[in-house]
Amino acid sequence: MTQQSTVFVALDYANAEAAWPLIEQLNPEQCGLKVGKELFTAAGPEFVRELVARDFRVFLDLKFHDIPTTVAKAVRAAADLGVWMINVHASGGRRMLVAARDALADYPNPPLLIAVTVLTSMEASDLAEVGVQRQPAEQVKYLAALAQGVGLDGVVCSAQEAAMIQQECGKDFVLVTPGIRPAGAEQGDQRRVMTPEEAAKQGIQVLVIGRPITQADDPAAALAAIQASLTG
Ligand SMILES: O=c1ccn([C@@H]2O[C@H](COP(=O)(O)O)[C@@H](O)[C@H]2O)c(=O)[nH]1
Repeated sequence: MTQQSTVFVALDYANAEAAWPLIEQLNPEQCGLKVGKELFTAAGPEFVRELVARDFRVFLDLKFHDIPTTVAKAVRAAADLGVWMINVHASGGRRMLVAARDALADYPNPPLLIAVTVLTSMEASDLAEVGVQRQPAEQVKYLAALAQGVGLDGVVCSAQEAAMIQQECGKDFVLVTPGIRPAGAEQGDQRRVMTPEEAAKQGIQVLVIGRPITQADDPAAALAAIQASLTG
């Protein structure tokens, strides 16, 4: 059976005050919230704790990428906030991924630990410029195998790679896909994109959607329309 997709709204706002009007209109049973670098840097851990206290599943998207010891400590600090999911960059390497995994070993209810493969804003020419000659899909497959081998729960990739990763890693491996764009929406800096309807048909567990919601005239209505399209 195809898994149901949950929309996580990327709260890419400058500060908590800017984010609250949308959050106040959301139901924690219907969507999750993603807090990324901009909002976390501005609003801090207290803001995240408040979202958790309101029963939202929070994806703390800080994409840790550092030496193993530093990442392990950051992972524990993030887990202590009670969030539902955290992430690290797979390209930090095996020892970093193992350190991140081991950092959560003694948590009774650890957050999901996910590895970023190839950012959805990147295409082949971007990879080549940083010395990676593989096509994005090949590099995603390579890094997903590394992450799964280490025992992580899933990966961030684009929806375009979902079917391939499901085949390689199985359907229980959690896929988190940004780069979701309703038909006609601006692509912006994203390069590997897919519509919410197509992504949901593939049984992707987490659809991350930011600007098509947050920059709409009525963000709550934009989210509702996207969610209706997933089941339609
Ligand atoms: O590969 C990645 C990893 C993370 N993101 C994050 O997702 C959202 C996408 O926002 P949109 O406005 O829908 O483009 C954003 O917070 C990114 O930091 C990603 O896009 N790609």
